[in-house]
Amino acid sequence: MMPGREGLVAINVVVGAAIISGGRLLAAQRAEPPELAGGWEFPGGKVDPGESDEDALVRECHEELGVKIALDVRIGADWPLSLGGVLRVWTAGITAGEPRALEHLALRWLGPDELYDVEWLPGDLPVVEGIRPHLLGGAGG
Ligand SMILES: Nc1nc2c([nH]c(=O)n2[C@H]2C[C@H](O)[C@@H](COP(=O)(O)OP(=O)(O)OP(=O)(O)O)O2)c(=O)[nH]1
Repeated sequence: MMPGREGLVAINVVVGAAIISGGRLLAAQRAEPPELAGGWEFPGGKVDPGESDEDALVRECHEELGVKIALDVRIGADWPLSLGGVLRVWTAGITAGEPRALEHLALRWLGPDELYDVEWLPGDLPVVEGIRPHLLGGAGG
């Protein structure tokens, strides 16, 4: 190990997109692993080594949903995940395509009164409230 680097710990960064269209938020239901399957999340995933958070999020949304997105604003800072690591979330709009559940069990568009109608992964719950102000008049809204 390089001198002086002993205290550094690599943080596992997961990025998530709060995709908004027509005043509604896109939620995606996880298919795996078994302990998370059925829970709802923001489309996204782990940032690859050497990749920026933003590039990772655009890449993941293309892989998972088949859409192109443009990021808008960051919601909060680093949201801690119980499994370790942090979740970083941006609002986003769709610039091309129609979302399909290519890797998820299902997709749902949630209006302002439906934000808690799905069972969010525990780490996502505090983030959801921060998205509400962006639903009306926000990205793609
Ligand atoms: N994508 C996403 N993952 C979340 C959210 N909330 C949350 O706790 N997670 C957790 C679930 C997973 O443990 C981890 C993300 O892993 P992932 O499996 O989606 O990452 P990935 O697409 O890069 O897949 P892999 O390379 O590990 O197979 O973060 C969320 O809103 N979106």
